Amino acid sequence: MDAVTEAKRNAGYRAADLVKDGMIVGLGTGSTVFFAMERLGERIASEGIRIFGVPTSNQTAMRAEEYGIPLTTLSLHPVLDIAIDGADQVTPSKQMIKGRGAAHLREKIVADAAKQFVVVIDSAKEVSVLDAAVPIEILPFAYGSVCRKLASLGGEPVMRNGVKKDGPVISDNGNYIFDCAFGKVDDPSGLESAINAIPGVLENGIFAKMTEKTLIIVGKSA
Ligand SMILES: O=C[C@H](O)[C@H](O)[C@H](O)COP(=O)(O)O
Repeated sequence: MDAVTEAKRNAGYRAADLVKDGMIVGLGTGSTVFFAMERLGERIASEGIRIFGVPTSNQTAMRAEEYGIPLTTLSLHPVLDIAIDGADQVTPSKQMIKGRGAAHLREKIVADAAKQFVVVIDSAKEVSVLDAAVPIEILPFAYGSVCRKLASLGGEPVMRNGVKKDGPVISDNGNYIFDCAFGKVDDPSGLESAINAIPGVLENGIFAKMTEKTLIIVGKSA
């Protein structure tokens, strides 16, 4: 296992060890949180902890089945004890960009519903200022007018295309994903609000409004 993968596993396992018997757990999407889920599966089998997960993507729901993590829904459990997720960039003030895997719409809903938001990363994700392109989920009907407004905010929206599929990536919710570069983001919370105020935007990947309940775990490699 290479050093980055080892760091991701270390972060994921440490997050999974924060979960207590009886908790309802938001399950994020991505390679780092899958290590947390692997460990949760082990703890269910070895310690007999009884937990339920709320998945943020179809891929996470499938992984949960594989690891033996029982699932529930946000309708049955609108308040979660903890949510565990990865991120693409994280600042020292715990603001972040997410959405490399196009799951940020459900990820933000689940994180918002959780009492504690635990973010698992390797040190390559730590930055002083956010500057990655911001993933934005857009209703297909509205993408033309949304892109015009994103440009007026200073962004450069680029449609995310499939890898083994021609044309746009379609999210788990049936929408388009655009990656929108804004350069250095000096006011993440303001930009998060401004993007979401455009009619037709479902959600963007800046997470800047839940820093108080956020715990960042940076994984270590041996
Ligand atoms: O949509 C995907 C998510 O926001 C992921 O949590 C994020 O991209 C981090 O993924 P990974 O842990 O694979 O780097």
